[in-house]
Amino acid sequence: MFTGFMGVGKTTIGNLVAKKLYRDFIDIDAVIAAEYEKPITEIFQEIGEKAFRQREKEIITELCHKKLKVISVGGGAFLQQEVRDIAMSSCMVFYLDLSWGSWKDRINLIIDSRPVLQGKSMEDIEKLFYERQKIYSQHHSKVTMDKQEVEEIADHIVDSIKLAWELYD
Ligand SMILES: Nc1ncnc2c1ncn2[C@@H]1O[C@H](COP(=O)(O)OP(=O)(O)O)[C@@H](O)[C@H]1O
Ligand SMILES: O=C(O)C1=C[C@@H](OP(=O)(O)O)[C@@H](O)[C@H](O)C1
Ligand SMILES: [Mg+2]
Repeated sequence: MFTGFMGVGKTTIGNLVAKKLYRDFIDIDAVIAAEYEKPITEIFQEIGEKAFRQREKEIITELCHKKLKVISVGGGAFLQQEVRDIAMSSCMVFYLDLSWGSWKDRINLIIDSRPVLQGKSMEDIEKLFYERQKIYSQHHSKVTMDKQEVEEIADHIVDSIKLAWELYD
């Protein structure tokens, strides 16, 4: 499972790692968007963040137990203690970490599709970025995303998963 702040690349890396391991990829946001037949921004407007978090938790709880899947959660999923607990006990949790300096250059790529960021100043977003770091402290492996291409990062993660499988054999 991949966790970390919005825009760090969880969906991109999760998809790539799943392909490299010949496993199915599940993006929790995509599951929710498919269920409501709407993008996440509209779901937030319609049902509000609280109801979104509830559904997010239910779906993660249901899908976390499925074996042989690669899962990316939204960056707010780990706000919920129950999600952190279930993820840590059922999955191998990778925390994708990116510095604020690199992250802020990516804002234009994501602002339109991330309701949590909309209407906030860069100072507010920076504050949220640092506040959120503590929720990602529960993980099994931390991957630093700065100065690396996605292919390189995905290969590194695939190698560490294969090594963990060998160790558990
Ligand atoms: N390592 C990277 N370098 C540059 N851009 C990236 C990288 N990883 C992801 N992106 C881009 O950043 C945006 C957010 O990526 P995404 O995978 O959706 O992040 P998340 O799921 O963590 O929110 C996308 O436009 C994606 O193409
Ligand atoms: O951090 C958050 O609160 C959110 C992150 C988003 O996912 P990504 O982390 O994939 O952008 C998405 O779940 C929603 O917009 C809320
Ligand atoms: Mg994502």
